[in-house]
Amino acid sequence: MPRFLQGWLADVIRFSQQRPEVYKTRQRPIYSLKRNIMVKKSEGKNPIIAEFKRKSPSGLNVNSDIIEYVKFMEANDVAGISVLTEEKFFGGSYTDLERVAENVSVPVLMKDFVVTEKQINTAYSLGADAVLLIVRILTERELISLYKYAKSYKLDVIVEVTNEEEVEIALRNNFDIIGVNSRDLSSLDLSLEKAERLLKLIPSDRIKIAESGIRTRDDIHRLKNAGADAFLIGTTLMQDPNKIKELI
Ligand SMILES: O=C(O)c1ccccc1NCC(=O)[C@H](O)[C@H](O)COP(=O)(O)O
Repeated sequence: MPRFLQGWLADVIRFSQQRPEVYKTRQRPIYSLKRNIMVKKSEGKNPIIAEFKRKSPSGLNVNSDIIEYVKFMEANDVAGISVLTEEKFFGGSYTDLERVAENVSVPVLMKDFVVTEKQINTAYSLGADAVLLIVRILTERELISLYKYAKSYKLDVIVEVTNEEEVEIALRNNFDIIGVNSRDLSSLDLSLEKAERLLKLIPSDRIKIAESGIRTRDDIHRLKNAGADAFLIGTTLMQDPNKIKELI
């Protein structure tokens, strides 16, 4: 873990490091998120990854039925489903991941603060098709090692960046899927302008996913013009699932 992390981020990493591994025999084929994004794009749709999260440090607090939500999103042709499995700050669980993977046939992202191989073992065995690695919370050596580890399971890996320096790390390591987060993980400030700036730095041979703060078709349009291939949307869809129909 990088030494400069403080406050809630340091706490979330400590909890993540201590998380027990869950092992089960995987019951599901691997669905490629990367391929599905390209398919939806070629069909002229906005490739959306719909996220299920009950609560968040930025103030979300909703109580929806997880299976109803993910089945509704699948029926509305999303490119994938993201399940927030972090417990303390987001109210998620590995059980949520397992239940979602059992109930949909689209790619499923385990969205968490992944800092150990045990978390990747759990993601794979419970049926996730992709994991997220956050550059901000890992040293470069840890990032490369966890990336290779996840790839050894044939999982897709979204490498998340929030500033220019992190984009540089993602590019020099040739990571193929890069998530650009509009939210600053410490201050929680959202800036689509920053996301547009960072997206433009990433060559078009990478899959670029715009994450956080997306509310309208105009937001998608802006981010798409800056080079985004796909859009990860949580809060807006949790507050009003029907919005998927106008965003897709
Ligand atoms: O959601 C938060 O408040 C949050 C705060 C700090 C670090 C991460 C956070 N969320 C994780 C995510 O990356 C988002 O859940 C995801 O991009 C969707 O964002 P949104 O559509 O804004 O809910």
